[in-house]
Amino acid sequence: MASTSSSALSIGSVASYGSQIGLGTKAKPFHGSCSTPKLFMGFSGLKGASSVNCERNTSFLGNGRNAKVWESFKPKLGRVDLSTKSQLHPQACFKVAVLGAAGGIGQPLSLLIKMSPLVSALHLYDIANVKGVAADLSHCNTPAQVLGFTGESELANSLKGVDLVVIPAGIPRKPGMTGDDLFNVNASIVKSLVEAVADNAPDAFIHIISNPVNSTVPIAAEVLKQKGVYDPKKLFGVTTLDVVRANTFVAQKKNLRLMDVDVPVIGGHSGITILPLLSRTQPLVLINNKETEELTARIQNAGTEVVEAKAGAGSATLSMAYAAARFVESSLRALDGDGDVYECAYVQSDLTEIPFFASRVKIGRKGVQALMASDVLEMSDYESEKLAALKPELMASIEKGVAFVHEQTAAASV
Ligand SMILES: NC(=O)C1=CN([C@@H]2O[C@H](COP(=O)(O)OP(=O)(O)OC[C@H]3O[C@@H](n4cnc5c(N)ncnc54)[C@H](O)[C@@H]3O)[C@@H](O)[C@H]2O)C=CC1
Ligand SMILES: O=C([O-])CC(=O)C(=O)O
Repeated sequence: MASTSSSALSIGSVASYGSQIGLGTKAKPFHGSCSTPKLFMGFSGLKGASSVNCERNTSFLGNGRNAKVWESFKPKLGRVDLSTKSQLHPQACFKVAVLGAAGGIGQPLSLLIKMSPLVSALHLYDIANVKGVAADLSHCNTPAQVLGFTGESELANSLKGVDLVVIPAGIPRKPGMTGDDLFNVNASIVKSLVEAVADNAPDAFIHIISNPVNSTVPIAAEVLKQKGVYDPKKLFGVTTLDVVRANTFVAQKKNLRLMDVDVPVIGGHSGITILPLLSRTQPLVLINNKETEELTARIQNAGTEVVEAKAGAGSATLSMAYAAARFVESSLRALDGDGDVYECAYVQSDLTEIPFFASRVKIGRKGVQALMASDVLEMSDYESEKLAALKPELMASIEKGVAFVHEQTAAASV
């Protein structure tokens, strides 16, 4: 889905984020706005070093986004001239850390974040090979100052003062593996990295990319709870790639302009837990039953499509970096005070009985502001059936993640 203005989406009912929000939160006073103009959306970092030309083609969403979305910004713009050379000067002021920055996702993701005019400092952490990546990236003439941190002894420093932490650390799939096959290795990696985030950047937004996301996000939540700093509003499983894929595949199938298409994707991030809400595609388009089944299957298997095409060389990295960078940019805009930021993400949720669930969320300065209840209330019969079918698997993945942390804690105390 588009990270976009509420006025341009038929969001439907918006659930408030539930009474559990804020437990244990150490509120950090917001340090002021980057003065980013509200219309400034996303990926214009190439222009960021000097000035940002407020053209339509500056977004992650492509050349211009939905015309209706763009129109919806106009009232906010006042006298700003959209059509010509409005030179705006967003001031880079956010610090971002990427943990696993030397990897297949980490490197292109770091490049895309380096291109953001909202980022003043980019901290790259990995257990190996990161100094070269940092040296290389640091030569790009965009505002973010790049620093590399290698190995556990430098992890704490990589996290000091950061506003947002992205975690793509961990092993990827090879053909024949399921996401769950990654659990044994990646669960420990995510646990140890989130412990460090809890100790050194307890107020930061945390974006978890490492698979299996359905389990690694609950693992992160348990770790943060144990550390007494869990704020469910600030912990996100990154499911943006499912939305990016759904938008691409639907646009191709229905011969629509890519920039116009917006498909919410809910549930979780693996196999049948990925549920694209094709009936809620924007713009309104008739997708028949056969097309719905084919598109749903392709979106659910898209990760495997890439794993098989790469034939042992890993899983999606470039599209993932693109998707994660979009989610980072949306989050930074929200941190900067943009009141119209919506993305799909896998978060603590009360929309269903499943405690972690991906849906559209409104993101604000303090994290998740609201969950889009319409995503589970206004579904087609096909989608309702698929939702019922995914719940047991998603619940089992969550319970596995929670149990892992508890077992580790018990083992450590023996
Ligand atoms: N959420 C999503 O939509 C997607 C998630 N993924 C997942 O992202 C993860 C990373 O994938 P790739 O970048 O392709 O793998 P990769 O193997 O290319 O890179 C992983 C990086 O993590 C680093 N690393 C390992 N342990 C670490 C630790 N303890 N601390 C810091 N860094 C550590 C490695 O040194 C390596 O540089 C995988 O788990 C993969 O399944 C992949 C695609 C989509
Ligand atoms: O499927 C995988 O292993 C990687 C992934 O999460 C994706 O591509 O969506």
